[in-house]
Amino acid sequence: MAFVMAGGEGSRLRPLTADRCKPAVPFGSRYRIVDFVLTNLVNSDIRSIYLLVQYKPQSLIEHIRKAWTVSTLFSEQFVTVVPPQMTSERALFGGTSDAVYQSLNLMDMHRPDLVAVFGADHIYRMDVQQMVRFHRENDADISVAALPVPLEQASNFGIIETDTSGRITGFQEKPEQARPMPNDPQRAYASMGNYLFNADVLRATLENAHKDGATDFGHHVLPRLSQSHQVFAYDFATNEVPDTKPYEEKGYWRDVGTLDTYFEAHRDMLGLEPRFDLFNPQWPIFSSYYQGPTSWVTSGELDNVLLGAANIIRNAKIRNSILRREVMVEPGAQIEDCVIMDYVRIGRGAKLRHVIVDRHNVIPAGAEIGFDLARDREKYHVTEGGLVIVPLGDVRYYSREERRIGAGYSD
Ligand SMILES: Nc1ncnc2c1ncn2[C@@H]1O[C@H](COP(=O)(O)OP(=O)(O)O[C@H]2O[C@H](CO)[C@@H](O)[C@H](O)[C@H]2O)[C@@H](O)[C@H]1O
Repeated sequence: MAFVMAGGEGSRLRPLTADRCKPAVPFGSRYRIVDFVLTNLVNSDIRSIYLLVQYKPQSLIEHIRKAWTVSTLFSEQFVTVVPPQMTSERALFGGTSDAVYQSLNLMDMHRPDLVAVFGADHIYRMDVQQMVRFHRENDADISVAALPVPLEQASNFGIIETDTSGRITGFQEKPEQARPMPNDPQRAYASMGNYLFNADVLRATLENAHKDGATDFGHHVLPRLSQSHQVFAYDFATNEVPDTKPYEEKGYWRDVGTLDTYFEAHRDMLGLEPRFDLFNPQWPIFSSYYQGPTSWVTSGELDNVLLGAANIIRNAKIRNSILRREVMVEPGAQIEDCVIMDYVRIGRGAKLRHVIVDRHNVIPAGAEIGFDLARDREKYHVTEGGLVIVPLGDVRYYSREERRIGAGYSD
């Protein structure tokens, strides 16, 4: 069974996380960030999944209901959202290990020998059974999935030191000065925030942690465990997902922690030979079952564009961009290097460059966004990298009827 920790606030993704938690943030042409970890678990035959939520969970709950409701025929196959149980005297989850502590009773029903405790914030493919095999072969108590990261980014991660057998001898959460890997002075070995625990070790560890007031895996639990238990680093670079293309980045994994890295990860899906190719029938990425029609392009120029469903594009120019579903682009609009989320209408002649438009927005005719950042800053959020974010709009601005009327193609 698995606990997926999906309560993250994702404060550096604001305003995309102003109304939803990070795992619920839309990603790519039809996914939410959480779909990647859930897909990895389900494709790896780990299908009893509890999703632990905390910060602004409603959008995530709706998504799980629509996308991850599994047939009642298979009672051991489920994705269930678990709110804080308030079994401890703390009102809500204090941190990641406290979140799992509060749900330990769920293990009693399943009696697993091994429990996956995974984060929900990352874009990647992973065959978790290969990590399970590694864990068993090493007779580990705990395994931590790990990969090298550039030294200058190491302060964002839990940094691992191992001996030659892969056993973790030191763990420091987000150190200011991380030690590089012994054979690579430019990189440090980072935890991916995905753990396998022997069930009895997980229970005893979290009960002890709770007594001591420890609430977080990275800050409190793992540094101690690496001194007292057999904790192994599972090298993610060895993980093989079937049908990965030769042009894809080997071991692709992104912590889409900031708006700029989130946007970069979208670029990784574009092009003829994308770094991360979403088309892999051997490892389908699951998301909501949307029953609308396919997209409709009346005319215009499209170059390197990923289109979700039910978009209507009328005589517009779109380059290097991703449009999710039910987007309407009116004549004369120009869109370059953008992510346009669901239920957005781009008015006549509007020009957008290097912009993320969150759901339910109407961009007025003739608007220009992404060309004069000083002016954009007055209305929108602009990142250090010059990316403009148009925050979540109001669903009432743009009703279903209006969308249909706007679809008339007389012009
Ligand atoms: N109270 C709560 N209840 C439920 N879920 C919660 C939660 N608080 C956070 N989460 C979720 O837990 C996961 C870990 O999030 P954190 O913010 O605790 O750690 P961070 O991602 O910074 O580092 C972690 O992940 C990086 C890899 O990105 C590792 O290097 C590092 O050691 C590790 O601590 C995320 O999926 C998040 O959504």
